[in-house]
Amino acid sequence: MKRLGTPIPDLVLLEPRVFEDERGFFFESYNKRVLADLGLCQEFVQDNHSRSRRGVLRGLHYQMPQPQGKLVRVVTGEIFDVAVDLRRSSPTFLQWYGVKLSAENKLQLYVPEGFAHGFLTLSEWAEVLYKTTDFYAPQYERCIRWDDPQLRIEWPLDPGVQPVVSPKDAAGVPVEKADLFP
Ligand SMILES: Cc1cn([C@H]2C[C@H](O)[C@@H](COP(=O)(O)OP(=O)(O)O[C@H]3O[C@H](C)C(=O)[C@H](O)[C@H]3O)O2)c(=O)[nH]c1=O
Repeated sequence: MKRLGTPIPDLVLLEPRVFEDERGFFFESYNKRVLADLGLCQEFVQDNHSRSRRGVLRGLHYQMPQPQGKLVRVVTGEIFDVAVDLRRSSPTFLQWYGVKLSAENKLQLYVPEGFAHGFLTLSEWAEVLYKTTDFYAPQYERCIRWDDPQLRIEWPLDPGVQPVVSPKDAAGVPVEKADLFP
C-alpha cells in the first residue's frame, strides 16, 4: 500500500499493491499493520456498503458529536469522492478535495474525523465500501448542501444536470450555518 499526498495533509489517498495473474487479481484491501506503518492508526468499528446509480450524489455528511473517520473504496463502477475540512483551527479550513475512486483504480481515501464526506456516482452503478472509526448515530448526523455557494465544489456534472439526492440531502444547510469543529 502506498500513501499518496493530497492538498489537505490529513486527508490520505492510498494505492494498494495489486497482484495480477492469469486468474485475475488479489490485493489486501485493509491491513491494520500496513496502515499503522503509513501513519493511519485508527480503529475501525463499522463497515458500510452502498450502491448508487449514475447521477446519485450522497452527502455532504458528518456526525457531530461522535464524528466518524472513513476509509472509502469502490468495488463496482466509479465515483467522484469529496471531503471538506470543517475544522476551524485547520490551515485548510473549508478547503475541499475530490478524487475519482473506482473498481479499476482501486484507490482508497481516508477521510478524517472533522471532515464532511460525499460522492457523485459517475458509472451506471457504483458500490462503495467504507470503514468508519465510530458508530452510526443518526441523532448526530449533519448535512451540508452539496452545492454550497461558499465551498464551490466542482462536481463533474454535465451542464444543467442536477444530481439525484435524498430528501435529507436536499435539505442540507449552507456551510455558513452549519455546526463546525473547533
Ligand atoms: C449511514 C448509515 C445509514 N443507515 C441507514 C439509515 C437509512 O435508513 C439508510 C440510508 O441512510 P442514508 O440515506 O443516510 O445513507 P447515505 O446517504 O449513503 O449516507 C452516507 O453517505 C455519505 C457518503 C457518508 O459519508 C455517510 O457515511 C453516510 O451519511 O441506511 C444505517 O443503518 N447505518 C449507517 O451507518
